[in-house]
Amino acid sequence: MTAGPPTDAPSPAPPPAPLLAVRGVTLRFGGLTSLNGVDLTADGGEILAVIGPNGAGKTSLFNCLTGVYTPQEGTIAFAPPTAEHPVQLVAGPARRRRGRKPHVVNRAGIARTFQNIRLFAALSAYENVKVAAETRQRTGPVAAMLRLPRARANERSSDAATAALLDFTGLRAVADETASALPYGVQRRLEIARALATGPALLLLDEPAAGTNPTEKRELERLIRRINGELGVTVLLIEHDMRLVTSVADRVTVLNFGRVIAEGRPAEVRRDPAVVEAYLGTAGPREEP
Ligand SMILES: Nc1ncnc2c1ncn2[C@@H]1O[C@H](COP(=O)(O)OP(=O)(O)OP(=O)(O)O)[C@@H](O)[C@H]1O
Repeated sequence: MTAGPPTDAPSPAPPPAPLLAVRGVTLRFGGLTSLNGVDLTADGGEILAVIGPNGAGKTSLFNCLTGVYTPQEGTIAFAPPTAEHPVQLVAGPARRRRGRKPHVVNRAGIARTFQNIRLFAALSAYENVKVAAETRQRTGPVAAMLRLPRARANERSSDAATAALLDFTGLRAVADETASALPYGVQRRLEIARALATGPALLLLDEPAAGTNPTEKRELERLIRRINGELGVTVLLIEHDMRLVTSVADRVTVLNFGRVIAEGRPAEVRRDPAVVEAYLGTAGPREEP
């Protein structure tokens, strides 16, 4: 007879669920497979980068994470520290697949920025951030119209959050400027401030350095580190600029033709023969000034 574990010994606690667990995600558009069995794990507190040549499936992956697309296969689970159980963002058998809507994903704690900036062009920087901060409030429209005490308190709290985020992202001086009038790199930072205003545990940045100049890139690097270090937000970024990726990312996942072809620390990934091969005929993973 084999002895079982002593009954009075506490059973070891199960390892904590990763913040984000993407398993076997496949996304097809008709005959085109944009993502093919993609696995990706993000632990709380990490900065992860997703790189790959054009058309590799990077933005498709973000769109699956944020409820824009529901992949035909695979699961996506998100376990923010505040949730008792992981939130199944995508789950269910093939014929009854369920994907959460973008606003539900955002409420669960995932915020994103876009490859092509999508600010409210006619609103000021302040208003852009405040609109996002207000999505965290739970007051209904009637309470807001009647200016009930709860609605007034929420308004004050949104104003305070907006001011704090504009300070954090170095945008206080341009708070009253119209978003469309701001320089490109400043607009990119404003998009990040707006995403942070929704209070995410996971921030997805889609090519945050695209179109920025070297000074703006350095500021962006610092900002990403502070978002991670000071706010405790896990960051997943798509980026072509390998200098920025190497400087900020703890780990890198490389996609090519919708498949994960390499995963590891930035320096290891750059030397990986599959990665070098994937970038053959292109300028390679770019390193910009
Ligand atoms: N809505 C869609 N309908 C049809 N095909 C799509 C759609 N979205 C993406 N694709 C295709 O899926 C593939 C992956 O595209 P995706 O935009 O995810 O790549 P990417 O790695 O983000 O590229 P880039 O670096 O150029 O932004 C491409 O072949 C693209 O044409």
